[in-house]
Order: sequence, then structure tokens, then C-alpha cells
Amino acid sequence: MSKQSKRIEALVYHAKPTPGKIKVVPTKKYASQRDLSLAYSPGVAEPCLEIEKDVNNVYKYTAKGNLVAVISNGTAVLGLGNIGPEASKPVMEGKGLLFKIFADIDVFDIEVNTENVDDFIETVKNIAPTFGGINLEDIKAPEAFEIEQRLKEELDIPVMHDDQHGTAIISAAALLNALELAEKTIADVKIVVSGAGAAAISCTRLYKAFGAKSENIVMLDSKGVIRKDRDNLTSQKAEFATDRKIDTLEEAMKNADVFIGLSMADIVTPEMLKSMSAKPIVFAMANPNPEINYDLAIDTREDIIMATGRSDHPNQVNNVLGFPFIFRGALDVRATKINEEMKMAAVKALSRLAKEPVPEQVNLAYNETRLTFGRDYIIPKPFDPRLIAEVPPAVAKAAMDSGVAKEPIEDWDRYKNSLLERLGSDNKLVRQLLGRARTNPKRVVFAEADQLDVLKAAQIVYEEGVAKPILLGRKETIVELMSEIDFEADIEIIDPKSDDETERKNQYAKVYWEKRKRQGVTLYSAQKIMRERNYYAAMMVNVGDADALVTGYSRSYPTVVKPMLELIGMADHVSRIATTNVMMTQRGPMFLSDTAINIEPDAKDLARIARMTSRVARMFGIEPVTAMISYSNFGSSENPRAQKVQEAVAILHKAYPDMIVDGELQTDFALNAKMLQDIFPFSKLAGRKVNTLIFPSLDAANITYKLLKELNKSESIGPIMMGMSKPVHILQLGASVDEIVNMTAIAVIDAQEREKRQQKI
Ligand SMILES: NC(=O)C1=CN([C@@H]2O[C@H](COP(=O)(O)OP(=O)(O)OC[C@H]3O[C@@H](n4cnc5c(N)ncnc54)[C@H](OP(=O)(O)O)[C@@H]3O)[C@@H](O)[C@H]2O)C=CC1
Ligand SMILES: CC(=O)C(=O)O
Ligand SMILES: [Mg+2]
Repeated sequence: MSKQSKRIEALVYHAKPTPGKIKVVPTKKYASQRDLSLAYSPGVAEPCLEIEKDVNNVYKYTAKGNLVAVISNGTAVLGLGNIGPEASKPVMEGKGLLFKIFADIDVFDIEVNTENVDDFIETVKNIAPTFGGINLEDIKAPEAFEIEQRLKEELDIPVMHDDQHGTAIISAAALLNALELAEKTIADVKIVVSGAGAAAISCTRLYKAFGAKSENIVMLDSKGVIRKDRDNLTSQKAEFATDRKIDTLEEAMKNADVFIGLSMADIVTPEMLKSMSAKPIVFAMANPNPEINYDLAIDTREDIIMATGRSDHPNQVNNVLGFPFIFRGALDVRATKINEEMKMAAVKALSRLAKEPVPEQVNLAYNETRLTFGRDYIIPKPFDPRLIAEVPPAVAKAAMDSGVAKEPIEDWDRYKNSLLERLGSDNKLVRQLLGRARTNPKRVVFAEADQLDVLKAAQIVYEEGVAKPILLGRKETIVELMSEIDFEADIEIIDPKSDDETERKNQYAKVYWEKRKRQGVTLYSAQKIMRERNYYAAMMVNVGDADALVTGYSRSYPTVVKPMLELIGMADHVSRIATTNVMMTQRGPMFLSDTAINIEPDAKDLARIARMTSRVARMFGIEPVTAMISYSNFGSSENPRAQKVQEAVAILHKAYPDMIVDGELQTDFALNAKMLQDIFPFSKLAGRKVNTLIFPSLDAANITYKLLKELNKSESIGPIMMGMSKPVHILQLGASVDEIVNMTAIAVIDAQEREKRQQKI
């Protein structure tokens, strides 16, 4: 993808479908007049009065305890400099998004229009009652130091300047690990720090706290080396001024062991790297572009341990690994500040975690086969789910031990579990899906590649290494659209209607004719039908010219299913095909079946659908817990419609005693573990979290999934085809680009699974 299209992609991402990246969502019921009278006047007066009596009650009755302000004046935005409060807003919203997805902390981003230190402090102090914590962001030095210092003294909630301490914590953890790999000790290494701003000063202070020696440190600002004999140094710069009579970065880098970049892009040259000592450690952390390009650095020195602040290279040393988890721990014990002990604890937790075996889901999320502690993995990855279970408890414990925790934690196991529960699993599931597909991308034929959304999805899966697309459709249109969306790839484009394709088309027609010549198909009609894209595409999969097929974007479901059944057919031992939808709900992913094919399944069909759905759930890495849904609970109705579901359950219990399935059950009982446990304790589902619902009819399943999708805005993957003899997957009419991408990943994984089964035979 060119620089220009990346730029456009970033702008469209921020602009569409709604401008910006975050919104406010109510957490209480507001459906009825009664709800509103509680949410607002008159009911709201009660908590107001309770808080007036005791201000600590604000944590009990409002969102304060989980609400952090991300505050900036836009004077040092990433490495973009002083671009002003409005221009800093995308970054602040971005921090809000990261707080939410990694630590379930809510954020109001606040951009303050002043560069005056007193005014800024006054503003923050005046709005502080709203928040449980204050995250200062992208405020330039030296003002940042005074602002943070005074706010810490004057407020009784945690205040942290992320660029100072978030960065210091992460980079210190990475540095300790890198030194271990390079077999060097912190007290002996010569360190060059480029930058003398908020981030650089605080990072260097923390390295000193871990043993780095002042005499081994050279710091540079925009004017060059900070020497003791320089005039007008700020007190922070003076702290790191050197006795050495050198002026330039080039001189400083000679024989240095460590380079810390918190300044500007592209100021380090290959020659400078070559002049460093053996096994140099280079953290080029300026954003968005580092002090030296990652690939250039790696090409220059074989023995380098290299990190940047970016997510597109190994070793992302970025404060995103810190602020969500540090604030989580601080908020959870209602710490009055974030002190040195808490920072040290976070460093140790992060450094330790990098040395532990990496869970498979992290490998999958990052398209890695085996991440292990080493040169390319010195610090955990942001999507590592262990971060939330490890770092906040370490921070919380340090807060308690150092006496700044107002609400100490008593039950640590319970606390850790509550932390894990905070992590939504929706995006995680999609990430895992894409990660798994990437481990062995397959050839996927897109039958409607001349449709812009399909082509865009093909571009994404191609560029992300999820699949190897084969594009079907009008060649001219595809080529034109590809150039429009900057899709440069050497991939097969086939127009089944074109005469260029005649040889392969004739070959496919022959295979098709052989298969159906006794069902009224002539060779001539077979040749004619192969001009139809879905038949052609299905034939590609049939003869092995493609591994999987994704189609259906522009046609109704039944019109596409028919040719697929004719050409591809059902898998052996399968007497029915069916579909399932994965809904990303607040309680995690839910599988709903059958959402698209079987209008009135009988008991045996329902049992089969439940079995097939279990297999799909496992494909997603989820152990199925299945409820067979009805309007009746365990025989409460004698109507044949309820009895049909009971019969299906009996079939499953007899044939698959290990399967965790039960019913018939009403949906609320199936989804409410407590109700189920209290009223039907004998059920196989009692005490478990149901994640799979098998509905008694197509009506019920389809209506439910569409209701959830529209009313609850639950994301959905599917309908996923089950029971076909080849990986054929059909899109919903007008599916979005994301839905097509997800479906492609499923098609790839489906092909991978079949390949594995084949290899076993
Ligand atoms: N990876 C990460 O997690 C993080 C990265 N950063 C990055 O660090 C950089 C600085 O951020 P921050 O400290 O908040 O900003 P500040 O504005 O506080 O500091 C910037 C510093 O860079 C110095 N500088 C500018 N040009 C050069 C140069 N050519 N050579 C050496 N030093 C130079 C400035 O010098 P002077 O004092 O003379 O003006 C100043 O000391 C940014 O690129 C930012 O993106 C920041 C935080 C986290
Ligand atoms: C990462 C970050 O906070 C910065 O670059 O400013
Ligand atoms: Mg920042």
C-alpha cells in the first residue's frame, strides 16, 4: 500500500461512519418513565445528598472511580511538536480507546486551550472532582514537569504524565531485558539519550534508579550534547549534563552500548550505529517515525537489539503497555497517587512477563509461530491478555504496601478473575480468527471481485497475509477498481464470460457434465453454465484450482446456495447443511443456529445442527456449552413443537453423553446461569455459561440474530455454512468489507482444518 493510500485509509478510518473514535454509553436502564425518574429527577437527588454527607460516596454512586481524564494542551503531540489542542484530539481519543480496550477504563479526553502553566493547572484542578485519575498527555517540557508535580501535590487522585512515566516504565522493562540478552550490566553501560524533554528526562531518571551511572550518560537536545559548561540549562537538563567535551550525536555514539531516542525522526545514521559497541541496544522511540528506520538499523548491524515505538515491527516500546494497566491497578485500590514503588512494580511485572512462555492466542494475534524471549521479543505485546492479570495486581499491591491505597484488595484470586472478565472477547475472537488464517493462508476465489467492497476485502486479506485471493468478474472493471484503491498485487483475475478462459471453462464443463449428465445436463448447457461466475468458482474449488470460495455479496442467499449444492454437495455422512452465526455479545461470543437454511428442522435435524455447531465453535477455540431453545422449559409444555426439542436433546444425550447440551429451555433461563442453577439444578448446563443456542426453527433463529444485530448493534460473523463437502462460504447480501474479511478468514481456516483431517487419514 502506498504512503498516499495509507494516509487516506487513516483519514477515512477517523471520519467514517461517525467522526472520531469514542462515544458515551449509558450503563443503567432508561426504558421507562420509572427508570428515568431514578436516573434523573427526582431519584437522582438521593445519591446527591449521600455524597454531600460523605464525599467518598461519589465512588459508590457515580462513574468517577473508573473514569480517567486524558488531558493535553497539544504542545508536544507525539513527535509532531506543538500542533495545538484541537489537532491533538485524535491522539487523545486514541488513548481513550486504548484505555478502554486494554483495561476497561472509561475516558473523557480533554483538550485545554492554554500554554500557561498556572491556567492549565487551574483547569485540571477545577475539573478533577469528575475523575478517578488524571492522565496528562503530550505536554512539552519543561512545563510538563511543573504541571505534573503541582497537580500531584494538590490533588488526592492519581495523576500521571504518561509520556514521562508510562514511557519510563516500559522502556526500563525493555532495557533490563535487552541488557540481560546482551550480557551487560546497567551500571556499566554507556547510554546516549537523544531528547531532553518530558519522556527522555523521566526515562533516564528511572534508569538511574535501576543502577545506571550519571558518568556513563550523555544526553542531547535540539542544540546538541548537554554539557555542564552550557548556559541557561533548565534544572532537569542540568541533572544530566556531561563533563565530556563533545558536542554532537555522532561523537556521543562512539562506543556507546545503549541509544535511547525520544526526540525526532531520522537523526541517527548507519555510520553512527556502526560506531557503537558490540551488541548495541537501540530504542528509537520517536513517534510516528523513529530516530532510525527499523529495517535500516537491522540491515546495518547484525548484533543489534532494536526497538521502536511503532506496532509494525518487533519490540514495540510504547507507553500503551503501561498507562492502561497502571491506572487499572491504581483505580482498583483507590490509590491517592502513582508513586515510585508502583512504577517499579510495573517495570518488574512487565520485564518478568516477557520471559514467560507466550500463550498461543498471542502468537496468533501477531502472526507469529513462536514468540520467545530473545532479540525480537524483549517486551510483551499489547494484545497479550496476561497483561491485565499481571500488571494491575502488581501496581495495586505496591500501592497498598506503600500506604497510598484507600481501598485495599483482600481477595487476590477474585481480583484477578474480575480483571480477566473486564477484557471484552469480541475483537479478540476476530483477531484470533485472522491470526489463525495467517498461519497457513489458502487460495480463496472471490466470485464477485468486480464489486468494490468484495475487492477491498480481497485487498485486506491479501495485504494482511490472511488469504491468497483469486478474483472472478469483469476483468476491466476489476483492474480499474484495483488501481483506484491502490491494490497492487500479482494475482489471478478470471472473467468466466471471456473467451480467453475457454480451455479451462471447457474442462470444468466436462467435469460438471459428467456429474450431472443423467439429470438433464448436456455438454452444451454445461459449457453455457460455466460462464456463470458462481458455477465457475465452485468448479475451481471442486477440481482443486482454489482451496475455498467466498460469494453471495450481490445475490440472495437461496440463489447462491442452489448452485453450491448442485456442484459441491454435502459432506459424507451429512444429510443436511445448516448455518450458524457468531454474535459478539456483551457476555462474549454466542453461536446461533440455524440462521439461514432449515425452515422447520425435525428432532434429528436439530441434533445434527447442534453437533455441527459444536464443531464450528471449536474451530473458533471455544468449548461449546449448548442450550436447545424452545418456548418451554424441561417438559413444561406438551405441544409437539416443544416435544421435538426434547427429542433432539434425548438423541444427543444418548449418542454423545460427553456433549454439554441440555433443554428444552427458554432463552432467559439458558442465558441466566443463576436462574438455571436455582430452578433446574439437575440440568447439564447448571453452573455453566451457555455460548451456543440451537433454535427450533429458522424463523426463531433468523429473527433472533437479526434483532440482536440491529437493536443491540452486536457484530455478527456468518451465516457460516456447515456440512458442505468443500469450504464454500456464502455472504449476506450487501455484506460489509469487515464481514467479507471475517468470512474469508473462516473459509481459510475451514480449508486448513480439512487439510489437517485429510493428512491424518
Ligand atoms: N514510544 C513511546 O512510548 C513514546 C515516545 N515519545 C516520543 O518522544 C519524543 C519526545 O516526546 P516528549 O518528550 O513528550 O516531547 P518534548 O517536547 O517534551 O521533548 C522533545 C525533546 O526532543 C528534543 N529534540 C528536538 N529535536 C532534537 C534533535 N534533533 N536531537 C535531539 N533532541 C531533539 C527537544 O530539544 P529541546 O529541549 O532543545 O527543545 C526536546 O528536549 C516524541 O517523538 C514522542 O513521540 C514520547 C512518549 C512516549
Ligand atoms: C506514545 C506517546 O505517548 C507519544 O509518542 O507521545
Ligand atoms: Mg504521548
